[in-house]
Amino acid sequence: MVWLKEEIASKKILVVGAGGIGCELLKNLILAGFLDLTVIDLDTIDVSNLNRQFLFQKQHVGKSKSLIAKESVLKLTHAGREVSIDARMCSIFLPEFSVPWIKQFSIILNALDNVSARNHVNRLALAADIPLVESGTAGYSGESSVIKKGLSPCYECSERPRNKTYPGCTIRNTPSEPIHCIVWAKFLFSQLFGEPDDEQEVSPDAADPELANGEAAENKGNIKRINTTVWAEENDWDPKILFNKFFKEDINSLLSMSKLWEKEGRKKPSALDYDEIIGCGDGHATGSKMELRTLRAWHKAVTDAKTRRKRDGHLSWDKDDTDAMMFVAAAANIRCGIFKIEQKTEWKVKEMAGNIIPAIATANAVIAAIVCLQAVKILKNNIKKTKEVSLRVQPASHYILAASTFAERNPTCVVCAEKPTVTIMLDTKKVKDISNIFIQLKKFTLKDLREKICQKKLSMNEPDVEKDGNIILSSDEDDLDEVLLAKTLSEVGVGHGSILTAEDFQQEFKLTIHVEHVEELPEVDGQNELEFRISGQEKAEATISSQAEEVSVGKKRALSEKIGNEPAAKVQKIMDHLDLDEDEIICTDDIIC
Ligand SMILES: Nc1ncnc2c1ncn2[C@@H]1O[C@H](COP(=O)(O)OP(=O)(O)OP(=O)(O)O)[C@@H](O)[C@H]1O
Ligand SMILES: [Zn+2]
Repeated sequence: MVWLKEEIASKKILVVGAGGIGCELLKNLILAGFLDLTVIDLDTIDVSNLNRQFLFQKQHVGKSKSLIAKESVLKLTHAGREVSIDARMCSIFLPEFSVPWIKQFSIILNALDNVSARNHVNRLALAADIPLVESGTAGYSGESSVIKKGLSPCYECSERPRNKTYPGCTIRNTPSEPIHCIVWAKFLFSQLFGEPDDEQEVSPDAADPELANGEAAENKGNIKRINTTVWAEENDWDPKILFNKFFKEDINSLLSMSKLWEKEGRKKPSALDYDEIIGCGDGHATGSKMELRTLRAWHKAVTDAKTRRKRDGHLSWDKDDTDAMMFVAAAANIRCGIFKIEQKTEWKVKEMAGNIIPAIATANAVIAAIVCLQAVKILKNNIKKTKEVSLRVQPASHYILAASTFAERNPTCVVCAEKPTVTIMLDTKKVKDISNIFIQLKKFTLKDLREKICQKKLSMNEPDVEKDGNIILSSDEDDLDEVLLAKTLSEVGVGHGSILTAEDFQQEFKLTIHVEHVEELPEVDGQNELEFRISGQEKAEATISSQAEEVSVGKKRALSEKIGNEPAAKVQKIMDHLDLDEDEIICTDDIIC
């Protein structure tokens, strides 16, 4: 195996991310004999990383993850070994990380924590035709797979869950679970103290499809249209004025939309009044203990956030920002009370608002080990034999590794199909503006095409869009002026039947977009709030858990083995639980050899 040692020592490896998996991985790579690594991470070390990112210690808090990871890993190398680690503190999205730059590497190893960056690296790796090892963990679960152009599905062949979203009218009009109030409170924080975002409206939605024909129109005459951000600033973020607007006037508006409250089992909200809770200055508070407590929390949270907003400018919501969290907890709990929904502790609100799944060091270590083994297997020219590996914990803390050979590629994948194509259905002339209390008619602009379709939905970084050989949207910043971006699609000649070519030069990614003009989009889940729908992007569902499920329960391609030496009865119990047959059990060598 001397040749393999030489292969390992001579190949350049790119590691993207130096967090939970990244730290473990860098350590593994160095100990396995890799000598030429590049590591990119944009972040600094947080105290909360120290429980599982063992290359970092207390004195490193606030310093660059990639640079400290390099420093710590170099201490593990044997004397006399010439190890080169190029550590960069920046985002993989930077234009310098182009396809030609990526081509210098033999393998790319992702150790990221977000879908956008993973999509971006997926495209770079496909365009450069370099094998990519993808990995991720969520609590005790994890997975790793190898992506190779033409051979395996790409990362975007299957749907990856982005943050769960909720229908706007549930959030704005008819919350029924704590999470609905928490999402509303996060939106409210952004509306009051952050950059205004018209997709994060909080006021009652008169365009709710549940409202009967005339009701929304009747209501719109009665409710003054307000830009929440400007209004809050004009009122100097007065906690009492804000309270009465969001928890009294808006709730009364909702109550006036009588159709909403006819649905069986739905509880009507009850509006609150600031003075009534706190007592009108005569010391006789009339609110319940709970109302008084949440109102005081609201008062403090608004005052603290206001001070920050005045000092630092627009704030952005962050689960680790105490002021932001206290605001969200207070606002969410007041709204829960109004809608008779169970209130949550501040800690629980933080967990739900921040979408926090505890990160487990062991899961990261197992997955990082698999990633390293996948890399070795690729260098052994055994890429076709690499497996998709899932890690799960099943009853009573037994770790299960399930592995399967490459799944089928998705022929309609927007990224790795022969000719990536999508159809976009939208009203090219006018669409319903769901962002305001009026049912307004708004045009779909080039800015929407750039930000909502090309960047958000199609994961492009700097898109150029052409129609009939003419550029209608350029990635060049000098060409991106507000006047051009405000033009509607019809103004630049895009209508029913138009064929556009969208291209991202950094990703070397090109996509054909067919435009279909529709006046009314088909409903999904009884909701019709979308401004556009993209088809031709049908993806297989894949989440960490559902993928694991597919491996074990689904087709007979699943192979697994329990780690450790548990008695046969226990193994059988696990197999039963996972619905695995005996012929689906193999030894871990099958995963790694
Ligand atoms: N675009 C990007 N470019 C480079 N590195 C990135 C990019 N996006 C995310 N990362 C890095 O990927 C790493 C992922 O690691 P991990 O999932 O352990 O997250 P974390 O931020 O360290 O922990 P947590 O989110 O649990 O607090 C992070 O260090 C993060 O900075
Ligand atoms: Zn694909």
